[in-house]
Amino acid sequence: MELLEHHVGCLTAVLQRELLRVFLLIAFAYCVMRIWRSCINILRLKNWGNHIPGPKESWLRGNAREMTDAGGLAFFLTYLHDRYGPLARYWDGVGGLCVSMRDPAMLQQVGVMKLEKPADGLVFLKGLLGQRSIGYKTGKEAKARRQLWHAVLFSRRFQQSMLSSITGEVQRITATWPQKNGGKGGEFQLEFSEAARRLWLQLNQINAFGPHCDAGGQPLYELFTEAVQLLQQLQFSAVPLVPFSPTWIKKRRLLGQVHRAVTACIDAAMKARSERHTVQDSEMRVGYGAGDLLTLLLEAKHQDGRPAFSKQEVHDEVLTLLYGVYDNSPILSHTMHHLACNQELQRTAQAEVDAVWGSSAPSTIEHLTNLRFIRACLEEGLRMSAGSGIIWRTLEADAQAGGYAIPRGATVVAPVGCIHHDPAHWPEPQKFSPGRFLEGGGASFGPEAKPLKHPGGHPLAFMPFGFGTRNCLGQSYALTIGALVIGHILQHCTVTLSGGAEREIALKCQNLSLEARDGVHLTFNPRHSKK
Ligand code: HEM
Repeated sequence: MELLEHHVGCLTAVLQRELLRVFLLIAFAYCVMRIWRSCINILRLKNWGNHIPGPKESWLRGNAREMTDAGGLAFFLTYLHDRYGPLARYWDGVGGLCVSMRDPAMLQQVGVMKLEKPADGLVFLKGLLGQRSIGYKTGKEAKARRQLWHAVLFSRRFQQSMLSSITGEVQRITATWPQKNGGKGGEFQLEFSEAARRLWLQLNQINAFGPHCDAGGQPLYELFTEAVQLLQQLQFSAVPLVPFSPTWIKKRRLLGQVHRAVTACIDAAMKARSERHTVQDSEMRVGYGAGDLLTLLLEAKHQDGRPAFSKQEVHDEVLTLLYGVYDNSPILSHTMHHLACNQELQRTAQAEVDAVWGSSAPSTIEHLTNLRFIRACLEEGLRMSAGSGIIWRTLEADAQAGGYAIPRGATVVAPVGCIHHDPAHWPEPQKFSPGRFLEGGGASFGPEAKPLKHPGGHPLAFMPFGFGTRNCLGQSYALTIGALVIGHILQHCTVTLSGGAEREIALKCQNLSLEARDGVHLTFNPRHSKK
């Protein structure tokens, strides 16, 4: 018996050793195969990419130095196209072939409208944005998720709740501007880009969570902004992040705080939902239990009645939403700047608000959608300077564009700023002209004005919100909030450039979007001729 046990013991030990050996061998072979495939892929991209016009690159860092010298990716793309024509390539690190196309027709040739896979642009947000969010999903799953999002964002309940909760908030916040800036009921001056950023983030946080969300006394959007900024710094830092270093600890602490705060908001919303019927109707108009996005996501259902999102998915979606609105407040500040420079256009916008709202605050969603001239001003502001600087897609099959072969796996880049300033689509591109977005060149305003289907004469000539299957889910919502804020300001004030402020906004690249380098300095005069 003992002998048998001894033999079984030996056999087991031998088996374990052999199994471990086989396992290690397979793991080793897998790693070698992965490295081999990556090398082959890099060589293939290098081989194809070198036929496309573009600057010389360094083997390890690609064209990173040129990007830094240009002041950021958006500016680098302008240089690239000025120098190498409408189709040009650059390298993002080792073998990261990026092919930028300034001509919308070329983007169509490679079928960008159907390309779904975003490039790795959001990798630096790993740990902050949840892996289950819409931003990372593709295929059927992404389609179903987008439909749910649309149902939530376009629901009457969300729109009505948004209108009632944020109209009051816009009134409250804008009423504090004169006191903070030396004007007591009269004229006052304001650096508007920072004021607009705070207002935009506050309003979007209310729409996302209702009014009661904070992270231990600090508004969640501030904490989130701090976390994104740290991750950005780390992304461009030359020194790798050392585990347990002070920055590493700071990163962990910040990300932990954000996740805990979001979880706390979700828990509070879930608790409020379960107590819903005990809450008075008047208390439900704003906040949890009303139509904020968080509540609607928690309540969303599949057709068969199953909850559409798990708690973790709601968590991830809410973070994507916070990122979606994080750095696009220039839609407000740049549009206001252009209206301050163009008094005649501002008078048309004021006439529109007076006609659509009269002297009261907007009370129906049509009061916002009917501000067609102001919406055209917001779109023109996005075209000129406030839009995202760049959009990427990964090419899933070999393709041809502009006479060049582009290999599968390459990143197709849409240089949004360059396309928005191409005189072939936008005559006098430096001129602020909202009429470009309306039939008849903007001769009418209000409900009579008709938006053009393809401003710039091509479906891809205007793309501040991206394109195709992955375009921005919040575009209509962003324009609605933009119209509410600009409408409210113009209903009460006439805005001019502050003395000494430049007519041209000097831009700087901030993350993927463009911001005013020296701020937007405006003077606000109360309107006495209001109806
Ligand atoms: C002026 C305001 C905004 C601008 C300029 C903007 C711009 C963009 C752009 C350029 C993209 C990438 C599209 C693409 O790759 O084709 C995007 C995606 C997205 N945006 Fe916005 N956005 C704005 C406001 C918002 C708002 C208010 C929300 C929230 C409701 C939002 C939610 C999203 C989401 C969820 C995505 C990811 C969609 C996906 O990957 O399928 N955005 N946005």
